[in-house]
Amino acid sequence: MKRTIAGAVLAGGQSRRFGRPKAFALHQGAPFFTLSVAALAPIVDELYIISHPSLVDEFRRQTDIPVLLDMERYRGCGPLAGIYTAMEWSQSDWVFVLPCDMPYMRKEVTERLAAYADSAFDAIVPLHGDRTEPLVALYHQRLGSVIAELLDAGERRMTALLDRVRVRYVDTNELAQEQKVWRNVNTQQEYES
Ligand SMILES: Nc1nc2c(ncn2[C@@H]2O[C@H](COP(=O)(O)OP(=O)(O)OP(=O)(O)O)[C@@H](O)[C@H]2O)c(=O)[nH]1
Ligand SMILES: [Mg+2]
Repeated sequence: MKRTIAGAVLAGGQSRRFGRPKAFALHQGAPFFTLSVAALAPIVDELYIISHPSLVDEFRRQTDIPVLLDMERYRGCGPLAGIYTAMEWSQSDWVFVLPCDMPYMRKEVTERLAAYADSAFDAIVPLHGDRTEPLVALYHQRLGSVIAELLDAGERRMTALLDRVRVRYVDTNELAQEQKVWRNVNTQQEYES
């Protein structure tokens, strides 16, 4: 049976370092979140934006893609909370997450990563050298309960999840020629450069 994938664009952060909501910052005229959407939409079976109540009205003005809110219990708890929300909502086998602040990410890269989805693993995660990219990754639906346990214990680090589950690491050289696709924007200075 063919595996199914839910795409989840994580956009529920506070953009504290950036100073205004990153999801709506423009890159060559396109809002950041639309670039993540474009990199995921062609390769997934369903797609959601996972955000925060303060951003919902602006998303609804800018897109028809469904916007899910992190459940109150885990609101503000970071990307793990967003992944959990997508798992709660969707029936798909996998959740493929992307952050809303990687304007160079492309469909060719997500497509290659998705090809590694193998249910003998719980997570499919890019690796360059000793650095992982846990926010450009696939997580199996079965991890919902593990993530809830971590969040209930006050644990927010993606690495805490990766340490506990079976991860298939994929060398980024297998995924993209240019390292630029992994660039993410946290500050105004990074945005301007
Ligand atoms: N759904 C959801 N997404 C989140 C949450 N926290 C962060 N994210 C998203 O995860 C991605 C990476 O987070 P960061 O780069 O730290 O972004 P941020 O938290 O908005 O920015 P800072 O406030 O400067 O840390 C971004 O796409 C965020 O929107 C959360 O609690 N829920
Ligand atoms: Mg943050």
